[in-house]
Amino acid sequence: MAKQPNLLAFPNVSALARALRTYIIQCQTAGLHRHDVFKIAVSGGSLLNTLAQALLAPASSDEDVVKFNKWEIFFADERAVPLDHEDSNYNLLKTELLDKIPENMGKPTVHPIDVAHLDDTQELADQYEKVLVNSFAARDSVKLPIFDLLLLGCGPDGHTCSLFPGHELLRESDAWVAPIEDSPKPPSKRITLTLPVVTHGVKIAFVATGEGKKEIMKKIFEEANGLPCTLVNEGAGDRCTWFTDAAAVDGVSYPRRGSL
Ligand SMILES: O=C(O)[C@H](O)[C@@H](O)[C@H](O)[C@H](O)COP(=O)(O)O
Repeated sequence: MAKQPNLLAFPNVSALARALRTYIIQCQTAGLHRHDVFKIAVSGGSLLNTLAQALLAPASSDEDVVKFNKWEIFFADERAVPLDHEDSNYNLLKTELLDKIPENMGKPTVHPIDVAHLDDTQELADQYEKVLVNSFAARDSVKLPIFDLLLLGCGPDGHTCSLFPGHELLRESDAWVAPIEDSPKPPSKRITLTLPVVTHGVKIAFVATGEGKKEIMKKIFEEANGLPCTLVNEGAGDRCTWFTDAAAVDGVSYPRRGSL
Protein backbone atom coordinates (compact mmCIF):
# COMPACT_ATOMS: atom_id res chain seq x y z
CA MET A 1 0.00 0.00 0.00
CA ALA A 2 1.24 3.53 -0.83
CA LYS A 3 2.62 5.35 2.17
CA GLN A 4 0.10 7.62 3.85
CA PRO A 5 0.34 11.40 4.40
CA ASN A 6 1.44 12.60 7.83
CA LEU A 7 -1.11 14.39 9.96
CA LEU A 8 0.40 16.55 12.68
CA ALA A 9 -1.88 18.19 15.24
CA PHE A 10 -0.72 20.88 17.66
CA PRO A 11 -2.56 22.42 20.61
CA ASN A 12 -2.45 25.89 19.02
CA VAL A 13 -1.06 27.94 16.13
CA SER A 14 2.08 29.02 18.06
CA ALA A 15 3.11 25.40 18.63
CA LEU A 16 2.28 24.64 15.00
CA ALA A 17 4.42 27.56 13.80
CA ARG A 18 7.42 26.32 15.81
CA ALA A 19 7.18 22.86 14.24
CA LEU A 20 6.57 24.33 10.79
CA ARG A 21 9.81 26.30 11.11
CA THR A 22 11.77 23.14 11.99
CA TYR A 23 10.21 21.34 9.02
CA ILE A 24 10.92 24.20 6.59
CA ILE A 25 14.54 24.35 7.76
CA GLN A 26 14.87 20.61 7.09
CA CYS A 27 13.50 21.22 3.58
CA GLN A 28 15.86 24.20 3.18
CA THR A 29 18.87 22.04 4.14
CA ALA A 30 17.81 19.36 1.64
CA GLY A 31 17.30 21.98 -1.11
CA LEU A 32 20.68 23.60 -0.49
CA HIS A 33 22.26 20.16 -0.62
CA ARG A 34 20.47 19.36 -3.91
CA HIS A 35 21.12 22.58 -5.84
CA ASP A 36 22.44 25.28 -3.50
CA VAL A 37 19.08 27.07 -3.52
CA PHE A 38 15.75 26.53 -1.80
CA LYS A 39 12.77 26.58 -4.18
CA ILE A 40 9.47 27.00 -2.41
CA ALA A 41 5.96 27.64 -3.75
CA VAL A 42 3.33 29.22 -1.49
CA SER A 43 -0.44 29.62 -1.74
CA GLY A 44 -2.39 32.50 -0.34
CA GLY A 45 -4.83 32.52 2.55
CA SER A 46 -4.33 32.21 6.28
CA LEU A 47 -1.19 30.09 5.97
CA LEU A 48 0.94 33.16 5.13
CA ASN A 49 0.35 34.64 8.56
CA THR A 50 1.38 31.37 10.22
CA LEU A 51 4.37 31.16 7.88
CA ALA A 52 5.53 34.62 8.92
CA GLN A 53 5.12 33.67 12.58
CA ALA A 54 7.28 30.59 11.92
CA LEU A 55 10.04 32.27 9.95
CA LEU A 56 10.43 35.61 11.73
CA ALA A 57 11.07 34.04 15.14
CA PRO A 58 14.70 34.32 16.27
CA ALA A 59 16.97 31.36 15.50
CA SER A 60 17.47 29.06 18.48
CA SER A 61 20.75 27.54 17.24
CA ASP A 62 23.19 27.57 14.31
CA GLU A 63 21.11 24.84 12.66
CA ASP A 64 17.92 26.86 13.03
CA VAL A 65 18.85 29.68 10.64
CA VAL A 66 16.50 30.74 7.82
CA LYS A 67 18.80 31.55 4.88
CA PHE A 68 16.51 33.85 2.94
CA ASN A 69 19.21 34.86 0.47
CA LYS A 70 19.15 31.26 -0.80
CA TRP A 71 15.36 31.20 -1.20
CA GLU A 72 13.43 31.40 -4.45
CA ILE A 73 9.75 31.96 -3.69
CA PHE A 74 7.11 31.14 -6.31
CA PHE A 75 3.32 31.35 -6.12
CA ALA A 76 1.39 28.07 -6.11
CA ASP A 77 -1.55 30.16 -7.23
CA GLU A 78 -2.20 33.82 -7.82
CA ARG A 79 -5.16 36.02 -8.55
CA ALA A 80 -5.21 38.06 -11.81
CA VAL A 81 -4.98 41.43 -10.06
CA PRO A 82 -2.27 44.10 -9.69
CA LEU A 83 0.49 43.28 -7.19
CA ASP A 84 -0.65 45.98 -4.77
CA HIS A 85 -4.32 44.87 -4.90
CA GLU A 86 -5.87 43.62 -1.65
CA ASP A 87 -6.68 40.28 -3.37
CA SER A 88 -3.10 39.68 -4.54
CA ASN A 89 -1.29 36.75 -2.93
CA TYR A 90 1.98 38.57 -3.63
CA ASN A 91 0.67 41.58 -1.72
CA LEU A 92 -0.34 39.33 1.19
CA LEU A 93 3.08 37.65 1.28
CA LYS A 94 4.73 41.07 1.10
CA THR A 95 2.76 42.57 3.98
CA GLU A 96 2.78 39.43 6.15
CA LEU A 97 6.39 38.40 5.58
CA LEU A 98 8.64 40.11 3.02
CA ASP A 99 8.34 43.63 4.48
CA LYS A 100 9.11 42.29 7.95
CA ILE A 101 12.31 40.37 7.20
CA PRO A 102 15.15 42.08 9.07
CA GLU A 103 18.14 42.95 6.86
CA ASN A 104 20.49 40.54 8.62
CA MET A 105 18.27 37.58 7.61
CA GLY A 106 18.96 38.10 3.88
CA LYS A 107 16.52 38.74 1.04
CA PRO A 108 14.65 36.02 -0.85
CA THR A 109 14.24 36.12 -4.63
CA VAL A 110 10.50 36.37 -5.25
CA HIS A 111 8.77 35.51 -8.54
CA PRO A 112 5.49 37.43 -8.87
CA ILE A 113 3.18 37.18 -11.91
CA ASP A 114 3.75 39.49 -14.88
CA VAL A 115 0.97 42.05 -14.48
CA ALA A 116 1.30 43.10 -18.13
CA HIS A 117 -0.98 40.10 -18.89
CA LEU A 118 -3.78 40.54 -16.36
CA ASP A 119 -6.39 40.75 -19.14
CA ASP A 120 -5.38 37.43 -20.68
CA THR A 121 -5.19 34.66 -18.06
CA GLN A 122 -3.87 32.08 -20.57
CA GLU A 123 -0.95 34.40 -21.34
CA LEU A 124 -0.54 35.13 -17.62
CA ALA A 125 -0.25 31.38 -16.95
CA ASP A 126 2.07 30.83 -19.94
CA GLN A 127 4.36 33.63 -18.79
CA TYR A 128 4.48 32.20 -15.28
CA GLU A 129 5.27 28.78 -16.71
CA LYS A 130 8.20 30.43 -18.53
CA VAL A 131 9.44 31.72 -15.18
CA LEU A 132 9.46 28.10 -13.98
CA VAL A 133 11.14 26.91 -17.18
CA ASN A 134 13.91 29.49 -16.66
CA SER A 135 14.41 28.50 -13.08
CA PHE A 136 14.05 24.72 -13.35
CA ALA A 137 15.65 24.14 -16.80
CA ALA A 138 14.08 23.87 -20.22
CA ARG A 139 10.61 22.31 -20.36
CA ASP A 140 11.76 19.61 -22.79
CA SER A 141 14.60 18.56 -20.53
CA VAL A 142 12.55 18.25 -17.34
CA LYS A 143 9.10 16.71 -17.42
CA LEU A 144 7.99 18.61 -14.35
CA PRO A 145 9.52 21.28 -12.12
CA ILE A 146 10.33 19.77 -8.73
CA PHE A 147 9.91 22.24 -5.90
CA ASP A 148 11.84 21.59 -2.70
CA LEU A 149 8.64 22.48 -0.85
CA LEU A 150 5.09 23.47 -1.69
CA LEU A 151 3.31 25.15 1.17
CA LEU A 152 -0.44 25.04 0.68
CA GLY A 153 -3.73 25.97 2.27
CA CYS A 154 -6.95 23.99 2.23
CA GLY A 155 -10.30 25.61 1.54
CA PRO A 156 -13.50 24.61 3.39
CA ASP A 157 -14.66 22.91 0.14
CA GLY A 158 -11.42 20.88 -0.15
CA HIS A 159 -9.75 23.09 -2.77
CA THR A 160 -6.06 23.78 -2.74
CA CYS A 161 -4.04 26.25 -4.82
CA SER A 162 -6.75 27.33 -7.30
CA LEU A 163 -7.71 23.71 -8.00
CA PHE A 164 -11.39 23.42 -7.13
CA PRO A 165 -13.59 20.33 -6.56
CA GLY A 166 -14.99 18.86 -9.77
CA HIS A 167 -13.19 21.39 -12.00
CA GLU A 168 -11.79 20.23 -15.33
CA LEU A 169 -8.40 21.69 -14.35
CA LEU A 170 -7.93 18.68 -12.07
CA ARG A 171 -7.39 16.60 -15.23
CA GLU A 172 -4.73 18.91 -16.72
CA SER A 173 -1.69 16.75 -17.38
CA ASP A 174 0.43 18.86 -19.74
CA ALA A 175 0.63 22.46 -18.53
CA TRP A 176 2.66 23.32 -15.44
CA VAL A 177 0.66 26.47 -14.84
CA ALA A 178 -2.96 26.88 -15.91
CA PRO A 179 -5.49 29.72 -15.99
CA ILE A 180 -8.89 29.57 -14.33
CA GLU A 181 -11.62 32.07 -15.12
CA ASP A 182 -14.47 30.62 -13.07
CA SER A 183 -13.00 30.22 -9.60
CA PRO A 184 -15.88 29.72 -7.15
CA LYS A 185 -13.81 31.60 -4.58
CA PRO A 186 -13.47 35.24 -5.66
CA PRO A 187 -11.73 36.71 -7.52
CA SER A 188 -12.75 34.44 -10.41
CA LYS A 189 -9.66 34.96 -12.58
CA ARG A 190 -6.51 33.28 -11.39
CA ILE A 191 -3.59 31.08 -12.36
CA THR A 192 -2.52 27.94 -10.55
CA LEU A 193 0.10 25.24 -10.54
CA THR A 194 -1.43 22.04 -11.90
CA LEU A 195 -1.92 18.84 -9.92
CA PRO A 196 1.09 16.94 -11.38
CA VAL A 197 3.41 19.81 -10.43
CA VAL A 198 1.95 19.96 -6.92
CA THR A 199 2.22 16.22 -6.27
CA HIS A 200 5.79 15.99 -7.64
CA GLY A 201 7.26 18.32 -5.04
CA VAL A 202 10.04 16.88 -2.89
CA LYS A 203 7.80 17.80 0.05
CA ILE A 204 4.28 19.15 0.22
CA ALA A 205 2.91 20.72 3.40
CA PHE A 206 -0.60 21.90 4.18
CA VAL A 207 -1.45 24.32 6.94
CA ALA A 208 -5.06 24.05 8.12
CA THR A 209 -6.17 25.71 11.32
CA GLY A 210 -9.38 26.60 13.10
CA GLU A 211 -12.78 25.05 13.60
CA GLY A 212 -13.88 26.11 10.11
CA LYS A 213 -11.67 23.37 8.65
CA LYS A 214 -12.85 20.44 10.75
CA GLU A 215 -15.71 19.18 8.51
CA ILE A 216 -13.56 19.19 5.39
CA MET A 217 -10.66 17.58 7.28
CA LYS A 218 -12.95 14.65 8.11
CA LYS A 219 -13.83 14.26 4.43
CA ILE A 220 -10.21 14.54 3.26
CA PHE A 221 -8.89 11.99 5.73
CA GLU A 222 -11.81 9.59 5.96
CA GLU A 223 -13.10 9.15 2.37
CA ALA A 224 -11.79 8.72 -1.16
CA ASN A 225 -13.76 11.56 -2.72
CA GLY A 226 -11.69 13.12 -5.51
CA LEU A 227 -11.41 16.44 -3.66
CA PRO A 228 -8.30 18.39 -4.72
CA CYS A 229 -6.71 18.05 -1.24
CA THR A 230 -7.44 14.31 -1.25
CA LEU A 231 -5.85 13.98 -4.71
CA VAL A 232 -2.70 15.69 -3.41
CA ASN A 233 -2.65 13.28 -0.44
CA GLU A 234 -3.04 10.32 -2.79
CA GLY A 235 -0.43 11.54 -5.27
CA ALA A 236 2.18 12.59 -2.73
CA GLY A 237 1.68 9.96 0.02
CA ASP A 238 4.16 10.35 2.85
CA ARG A 239 5.92 13.28 1.12
CA CYS A 240 2.86 15.21 2.24
CA THR A 241 2.53 16.57 5.80
CA TRP A 242 -0.42 18.39 7.30
CA PHE A 243 0.17 21.00 10.01
CA THR A 244 -3.07 21.47 11.92
CA ASP A 245 -4.29 22.75 15.25
CA ALA A 246 -6.60 20.88 17.62
CA ALA A 247 -9.72 22.68 16.38
CA ALA A 248 -9.18 21.67 12.74
CA VAL A 249 -8.86 17.94 13.50
CA ASP A 250 -11.48 17.66 16.22
CA GLY A 251 -13.29 14.37 15.49
CA VAL A 252 -11.07 13.33 12.56
CA SER A 253 -10.37 9.61 12.80
CA TYR A 254 -6.93 9.29 11.25
CA PRO A 255 -3.69 8.56 13.10
CA ARG A 256 -2.01 11.81 14.02
CA ARG A 257 1.20 12.85 15.70
CA GLY A 258 1.89 15.72 18.04
CA SER A 259 5.42 16.40 16.79
CA LEU A 260 7.58 16.07 13.70
O1 LIG B 1 -5.44 32.22 -3.44
C1 LIG B 1 -6.12 31.47 -2.76
O2 LIG B 1 -7.34 31.61 -2.67
C2 LIG B 1 -5.42 30.42 -2.00
O3 LIG B 1 -4.23 30.05 -2.55
C3 LIG B 1 -6.26 29.23 -1.58
O4 LIG B 1 -5.93 28.01 -2.15
C4 LIG B 1 -6.12 29.19 -0.06
O5 LIG B 1 -4.86 28.70 0.30
C5 LIG B 1 -7.21 28.36 0.56
O6 LIG B 1 -8.44 28.88 0.15
C6 LIG B 1 -7.16 28.36 2.07
O7 LIG B 1 -7.29 29.67 2.52
P1 LIG B 1 -7.60 29.95 4.06
O8 LIG B 1 -6.53 29.26 4.84
O9 LIG B 1 -7.54 31.45 4.20
O10 LIG B 1 -8.95 29.37 4.35
